Parts: sequence; structure tokens; C-alpha cells
Amino acid sequence: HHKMNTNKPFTVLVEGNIGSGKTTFLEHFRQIEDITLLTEPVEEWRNLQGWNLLDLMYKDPAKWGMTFQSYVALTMLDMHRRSTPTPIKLMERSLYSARYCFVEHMHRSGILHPAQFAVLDEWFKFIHNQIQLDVDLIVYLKTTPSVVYERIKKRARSEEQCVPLSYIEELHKLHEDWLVTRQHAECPAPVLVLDADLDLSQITEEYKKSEHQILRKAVDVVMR
Ligand SMILES: Cc1cc2cn([C@H]3C[C@H](O)[C@@H](CO)O3)c(=O)nc2[nH]1
Repeated sequence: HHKMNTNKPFTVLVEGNIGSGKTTFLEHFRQIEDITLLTEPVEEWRNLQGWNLLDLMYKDPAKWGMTFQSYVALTMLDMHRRSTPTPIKLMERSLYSARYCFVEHMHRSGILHPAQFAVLDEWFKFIHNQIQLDVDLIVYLKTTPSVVYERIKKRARSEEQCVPLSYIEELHKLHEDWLVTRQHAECPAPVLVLDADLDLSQITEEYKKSEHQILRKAVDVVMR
């Protein structure tokens, strides 16, 4: 007898470097009625009571990095906690990529003062330990830094134009450490790796493959 797991939705994180195609990937699932999409709240980061924290951070990372990552964490926690009317929930990025990729980079590069990093790390540990974030699957859009660097130039999101290739390479390594080497045991969810270097026309096959695997895993969990 299958008991429908009604309270917690099957939660999928969509992770990947800047320009890896996460938004395009998520749009592919827009039309599936059993799935709720939660896209990255970039517009909230660009306009918090009139302040563009994303721009402030890129223009002066040392001064605004802590402020920006504090607000990113709040908006991500809000997304993790958001209840959904559907059995499956897809989130673009997470508190985990916040901590293991972006905050980690700011720490290692000295953008964050060690005391600032310690505060962000304590917040992450408290949230992770006190609030069950329940991640069931991670879809990792794996890319080559040079490929996404070109896409970022082409996409021309104004705040990102000053982003150097070295930053993209560092973020790539941090994603690989987390999702391929599996260095962080706090986030044990299985990872589905997709080749996101493919250009838009070819990538539909990759999405189809992931759609089947996501739905099959979701049915397994939801129908448990
Ligand atoms: C969780 C998380 C997402 C995220 C995005 N970003 C930046 C990278 C991109 O330029 C932009 C949108 O993803 O925000 C960041 O600096 N720190 C982040 N932390």
C-alpha cells in the first residue's frame, strides 16, 4: 500500500556556474503541472528598498560582500521554506551553493574578513542543523569555464561585465569539489550531472534525459 508523502515536496536543486543555463533549463519544466519552479531571486538582490546590492557587491566586493551574501542567504532560506501546491519543487541554487561556492570563494580570496566569514558560516550551520531543508536531488549543469565566460559576455548582464575568467574558474572548481568530489557531507543528496556545454539546440536531449530521471525519482519518493 503506497502512502502519498503529502507534506514535503520532492525537492530538486538546479546548480551550476554563472551562465551555465540554469534559467533556460528551469523554463523547460515550466509547462509541467506537477512541478513548482522557484527561480533565483536576482531581482530582489537588484532592488532591496531601492538598493542594487548585486551591483554594489560587484563594484566593491570587500565593502559589500558580507551585506550581499547575508541577503542572498535570507532570500534562499525563504525559497527553501516556501510550501508548494505540487509534489515536486525545483529551486534555482540554494543555501548550499551560497555557502560552498560563493561565500567560500569570498573567504578564500580574502574578500570577506575572517570574522565576517565566521558569522556567515555560523548562520549556515545553525540553519542547516535547526531547519530541515530536505533536498532530494541536485541537478548539476556542468560546464567548462571558457564556455560560460563567453556566454556571460554575450548575455551582457550589466553587473557581470567586469567578471574575470579567473573568478569563473574558481567557482567551477568549488562546484566540482561539492558536486563531483562530494567534499561536503552535510548535503548528501544524489547528483545528476548534465553536460551544459552543449548549445541550446543540442541540450534538449540532455533535458529530456533529466526530466525522465527527475520524475522517476520523484515518483519513487512521493509514492514511498
Ligand atoms: C546562492 C547564491 C547565488 C548567487 C549568485 N551570485 C551572483 C552570480 C551572478 O552574477 C548573479 C546571479 O546568479 O549573482 C552571487 O554572487 N552569490 C550567490 N549566492
